[in-house]
Amino acid sequence: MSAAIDIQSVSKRFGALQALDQVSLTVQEGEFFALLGPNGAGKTTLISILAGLTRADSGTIHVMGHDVRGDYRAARRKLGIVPQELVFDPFFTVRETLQFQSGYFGLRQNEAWIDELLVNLGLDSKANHNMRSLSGGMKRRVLVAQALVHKPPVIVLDEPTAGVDVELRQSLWEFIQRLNRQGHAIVLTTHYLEEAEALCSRIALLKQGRVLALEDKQKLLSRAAPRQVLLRLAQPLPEALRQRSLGQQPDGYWAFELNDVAQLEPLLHNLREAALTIQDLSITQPSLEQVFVQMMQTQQVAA
Ligand SMILES: Nc1ncnc2c1ncn2[C@@H]1O[C@H](COP(=O)(O)OP(=O)(O)OP(=O)(O)O)[C@@H](O)[C@H]1O
Repeated sequence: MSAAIDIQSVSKRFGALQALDQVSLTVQEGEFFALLGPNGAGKTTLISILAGLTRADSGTIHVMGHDVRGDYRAARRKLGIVPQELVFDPFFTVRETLQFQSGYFGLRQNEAWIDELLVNLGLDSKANHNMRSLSGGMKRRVLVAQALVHKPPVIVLDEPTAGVDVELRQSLWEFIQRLNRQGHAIVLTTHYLEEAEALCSRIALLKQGRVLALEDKQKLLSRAAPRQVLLRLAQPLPEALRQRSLGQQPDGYWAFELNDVAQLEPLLHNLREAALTIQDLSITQPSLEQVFVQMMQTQQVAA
């Protein structure tokens, strides 16, 4: 079985700037993958090379086994890309835009799927409106529909929810998740890390054109920061337990590190021995945002 996307040792330089430096990563068929990194990390450059819009200086990219340079047309047919920038022809209606895009892929009888896209993306009432009359959020919906007209097995979304309202985000993610369940591989770049955390199963972190981490989401979350137990107590915490604590939060809760769930029982035992009453308890997971910030600061490069 060929990978959905296979990126091997891709480098790209713009003048003195090394935008991508030996980037390698593989996205499997049906996977929901996040490509994350701060501004200027190289995400859009990598997507442009994937789409055949920019040439890599070295390295190779295959989409469903097709080389994006040597076998461009076949690779492009397998790929649906939602670009970051809103580029469209202002004189076409929404439906015409989608019909035109279908024609580009040689699809003539595509009305049923176009209708389905219009309904699922909340565009049906705008089908006959000119593109120039749409709001920014509506234009972004059309970009998503445009990327999907040829039912590509691999879908790449470059910051699809930048500047769009909560309603579109939710309906967009429901639709994309449905496509993912049907077997489409999804690659998402976003600065909304909670979205990546909720949706993706594997994550690549890019910084200055290099892959800092490429890992299963859960592994990445647990590797970078341990969980914490937060306790609100009816009595003051005795000195011996204070020393084991990570400290008291502004809301009065005491925080304890929890590297392993087996550490919980001894902690509760010590609290009982000290005759302390627990008023409230919660266990916090490190968020992807905390992990992201931590990794960006430490600059580790994945092996
Ligand atoms: N055509 C170009 N000419 C010169 N420099 C470029 C060009 N395209 C991108 N760059 C530079 O390459 C680097 C990577 O840019 P890229 O847009 O790929 O980053 P990004 O990770 O997508 O950032 P963002 O999150 O801001 O979208 C940046 O420093 C950018 O200024």
